[in-house]
Formats: sequence, structure tokens, C-alpha cells
Amino acid sequence: MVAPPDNDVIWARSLHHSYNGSPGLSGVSLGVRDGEVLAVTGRRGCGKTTLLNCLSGQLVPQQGEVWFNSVPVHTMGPRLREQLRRDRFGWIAAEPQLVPELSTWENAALPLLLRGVSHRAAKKAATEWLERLDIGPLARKRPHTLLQSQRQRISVARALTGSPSVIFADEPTATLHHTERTQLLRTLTTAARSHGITVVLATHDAEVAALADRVVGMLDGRRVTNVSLPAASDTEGRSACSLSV
Ligand SMILES: Nc1ncnc2c1ncn2[C@@H]1O[C@H](COP(=O)(O)OP(=O)(O)OP(=O)(O)O)[C@@H](O)[C@H]1O
Repeated sequence: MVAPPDNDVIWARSLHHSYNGSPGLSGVSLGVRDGEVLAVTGRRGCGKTTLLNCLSGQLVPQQGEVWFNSVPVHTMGPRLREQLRRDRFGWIAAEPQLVPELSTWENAALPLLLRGVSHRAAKKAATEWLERLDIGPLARKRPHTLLQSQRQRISVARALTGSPSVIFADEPTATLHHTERTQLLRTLTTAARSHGITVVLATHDAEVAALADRVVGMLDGRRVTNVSLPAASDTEGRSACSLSV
């Protein structure tokens, strides 16, 4: 095994993964720099979710290597990978994945509660993020009483509350209206940049990808393009957030 470059928080080499013979990834190599917002784009079925699952340790690729902070993830057992995901990564899916029995703040505090952080400290951290996402007043509500856009803000708050090294966001705004989509993404990227959190964002939406620092394009399980975005986009992503992050 060759050690990855020092400034890559995530580094993957020659990832191959297929589902019953049908290819998901066909030799993808990728480095994600510490603190960057990286968009992975491409049409539906090109392998974005499979790539994020491999990079985050949810899926072990059939071939290839994944490293996090120079530690091999592909050789870890399930328990170590689970611990890595719980302690160092955040995940935002297209559909908010919330626990229906828990209130808004309990859902947002879950990463800290699972790590054994005190109830009080977890609630304080979660509440701060909920307020920054403009849903502080909903802290005691249960998910089923809220709008989809409010539930997705809880998912974003939960990802940030855990102070992760990396947030993986898989089409996080796919179910939202245009205005809400842009605002939520800007809030996420601004918060990540100000807290030094790396973001790997899968999207088929060019407008969403434009908020990233760099865009990697995929086609049929392969990486086909790599574009660093100009400073203007970066500036927009940093400054246009209306929330106090
Ligand atoms: N669990 C699975 N079982 C079988 N085939 C799968 C599975 N997951 C993904 N695939 C297939 O692997 C390929 C890549 O899928 P993947 O979900 O990674 O792409 P994607 O770019 O994220 O697509 P989408 O935007 O629709 O989520 C597709 O052809 C898909 O049908």
C-alpha cells in the first residue's frame, strides 16, 4: 500500500465496486483536501452514492483503497468503521433520516449523545446549531409535525453538531424547493468553511455544485472531469449565507 498525500483528508485509489455484476464504480481515484467543499456530479446512476458510501466506510469496495487522515479504512473491520463514522463523519441524505420518537433537539444532538457526551452539553451544542439554522423555536417538536424543509435542517444541524472532520451530503437538497435549496446549501458550506469541516457533496444539480470549491464529474462509474471553481463562487458560498455561522 502507498501512503496518501499529507494534505488529503480522504484519499481513494482505484475503487471498483459492482452489484451482482452490474458496475457501480469502475476504477475511481480521488483525493479530498482538508477543509475543501468538493462536489461530485453526474447524472443519476453514475456512481455518486456508491462513491460516498465507500469514502465514508459504509461500504467496503471490492477493489481499491480508502484512507482517512493517512489511516486505511478499507482494511478496518465493521466496528472500527462504525466508530469512525460516528466520531469523525457526518452524513446528510436526500430524505431526512430522523428518529420519529425523538424531539428536534434530541435528533440534532444524537452524534454527541451516542459518544457519551452529557445530556446538558449535547443539548447546548444542538440548540446552537438549530438556532443558526433558524429552527431554534422548533427544538421540542417531533419530526412528523414539521415541514420537509424543517426536517432537512435538523439533518444538517445533526451533521454539524457532531463537529465532524468530514460531512458527506448525498443529494441533500433533492426534495427541497429552489429557494430553500440554495439557502440550506449556503448555510452548510459557510458553516463548514468557518469550522474547517471538509464536505463531500453528491449532486446532479449544477447550481448546487457551483457552491463547491472543486467539482469532480462522474460518468458510468468513472471519474471524468476535475474543475476547480473560481474565487467568485467561493466568495458567494462564504458570504451569501443569511444565517449567523
Ligand atoms: N444496492 C444496489 N443494488 C444493485 N444495484 C445498485 C445498488 N446501488 C446502486 N446500484 C447501481 O449502481 C449504479 C450506481 O448507482 P449509484 O446510486 O451509486 O449512482 P448515483 O449517481 O448516486 O445515482 P442517483 O443519483 O440515482 O442516486 C447504478 O447503475 C445503480 O443502479
